[in-house]
Amino acid sequence: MSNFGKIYSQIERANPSLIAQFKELGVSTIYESMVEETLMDPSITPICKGQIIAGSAVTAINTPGDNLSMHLGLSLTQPGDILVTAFLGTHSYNALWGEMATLAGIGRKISGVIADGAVRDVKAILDNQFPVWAKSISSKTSSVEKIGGINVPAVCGGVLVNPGDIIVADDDGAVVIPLEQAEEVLQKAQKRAEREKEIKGLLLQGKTPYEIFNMGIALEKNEIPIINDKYDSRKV
Ligand SMILES: O=C([O-])CC(=O)C(=O)O
Ligand SMILES: [Mg+2]
Repeated sequence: MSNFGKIYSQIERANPSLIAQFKELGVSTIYESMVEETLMDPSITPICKGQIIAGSAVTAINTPGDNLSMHLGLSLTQPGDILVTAFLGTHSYNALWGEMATLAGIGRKISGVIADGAVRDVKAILDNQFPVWAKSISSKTSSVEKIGGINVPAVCGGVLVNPGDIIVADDDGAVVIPLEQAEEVLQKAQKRAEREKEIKGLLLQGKTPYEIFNMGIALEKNEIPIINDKYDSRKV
């Protein structure tokens, strides 16, 4: 059964404490703890650097050249949500987000926006330090006539986003945590963050990851010698 043109007003949201705990961890730590590969492709980058957001995905699939789905999706968000907005099929350069949408996003207290497409009014986004991740910047306008789908499964940054999935985004990119895997991923990611906290002191004392993680084993295994001498082109 096709989801094309379907509009669902409700999503299942993760427990706010679960979302808050994900926000304490960086995207790379979460990504390393994933059950499946659900990291968005690196073309999705933040407009404002230095921010981290986490929230439940409200999905809006737009038809090429049109952003009515984004506008309706934004109207269906609740505080803390992340609007995930993408195009059906090929990405077009018609802006999926801009100043008006930013001001409405602030008014609705959403956590941010991930756009698999272009955004515009960048100065207003920067002035407001509103968390927007996007594929490109383009001033090209969009029509507001058609619906691709709201709160149905969407592809954003090359990965599947189901409505209600947890999204975490920072300067490293954006990752999707399927709701049913959230507890397991969180536990693994927190363990990893704890381990990294322990070794940070050692790194600052001058130990390297090569030493701490015993990476020399790879040299031994591959019988690669370290030559205890200087490189000398006359001897080569
Ligand atoms: O027209 C749009 O949908 C995008 C935009 O420029 C705005 O939100 O200000
Ligand atoms: Mg505008």
